[in-house]
Amino acid sequence: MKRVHELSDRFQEQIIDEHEKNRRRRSGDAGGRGFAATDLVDVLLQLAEEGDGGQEEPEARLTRDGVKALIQDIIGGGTDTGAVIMEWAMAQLLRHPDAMAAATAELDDVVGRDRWVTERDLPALPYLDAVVKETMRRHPVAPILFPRRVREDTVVVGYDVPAGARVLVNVWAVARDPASWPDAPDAFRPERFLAGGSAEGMDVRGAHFELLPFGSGRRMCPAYNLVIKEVAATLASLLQGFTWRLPDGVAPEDVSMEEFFGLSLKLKVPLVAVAEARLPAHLYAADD
Ligand code: HEM
Repeated sequence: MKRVHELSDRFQEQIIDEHEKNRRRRSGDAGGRGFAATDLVDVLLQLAEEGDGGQEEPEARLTRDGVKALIQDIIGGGTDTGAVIMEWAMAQLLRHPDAMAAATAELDDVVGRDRWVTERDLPALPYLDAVVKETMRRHPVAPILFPRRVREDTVVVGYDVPAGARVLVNVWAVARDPASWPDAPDAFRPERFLAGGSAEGMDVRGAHFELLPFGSGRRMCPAYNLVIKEVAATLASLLQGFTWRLPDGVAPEDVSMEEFFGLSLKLKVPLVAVAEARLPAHLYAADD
């Protein structure tokens, strides 16, 4: 653990050094007229420098260690979460050919096959949105939210919770609780989120406590807006661009849904699928 920490610390120092060098060079090029931040690390370093002016409370000041902690948070939070949720979505769609067909048909109707789907098409793709929500419900990447400490004695649904208690919220269990999800909570049914479905209007942005894949409140995932679009846009491209099938001899019900709980909740057995192009060949040519 100590060695991993040293390695990651060295990596973060290197990122900060590179940015500082670039900063000095670019502000020199601008003849001292200031420096335009081009990425998040630039912004954090700028905030740390401004904090040095001494106007802020010492504990609110961003230090070099604080910048490193934020970089670590973003790398930690953003590294495999998107890939994990994509793998769950594809596994569920391959297990449920009707859902795969419905999502693909929606893409064909709304976008067609003469161009790639883009982020701008997403609001017109309710079934795809429902697939993303249903995947996040069944497979929350972080099944237990970050621990909370209770600030004052309180009572929650008849249970006394004393001040100072550490509370863990199991969003995995909440999202399968038959009391909130009467319509087959263990089944993969994107339709429940569509107009007229039992979960119509329910969202994943922390306002509906039955479904909290990004947590809720001040410590909820700061990247949720980015992630929802990223997952939907990537899934849309995969479904529009390719026909997916399981390897020969593998039936939908053979796809293992066994979970592995490490830093995130992943598929225990990696998904293997076969892709065949379904759009005109020129659309796959790389843009220069
Ligand atoms: C499928 C994708 C993702 C899911 C499901 C997810 C989910 C979560 C959850 C449940 C939390 C804890 C919230 C709480 O306890 O209330 C969290 C925290 C966090 N996430 Fe994400 N996340 C995802 C992707 C990302 C990405 C891409 C980034 C960064 C680019 C990110 C950055 C963070 C950070 C920095 C925190 C800590 C926030 C804090 O402590 O205040 N996450 N995320």
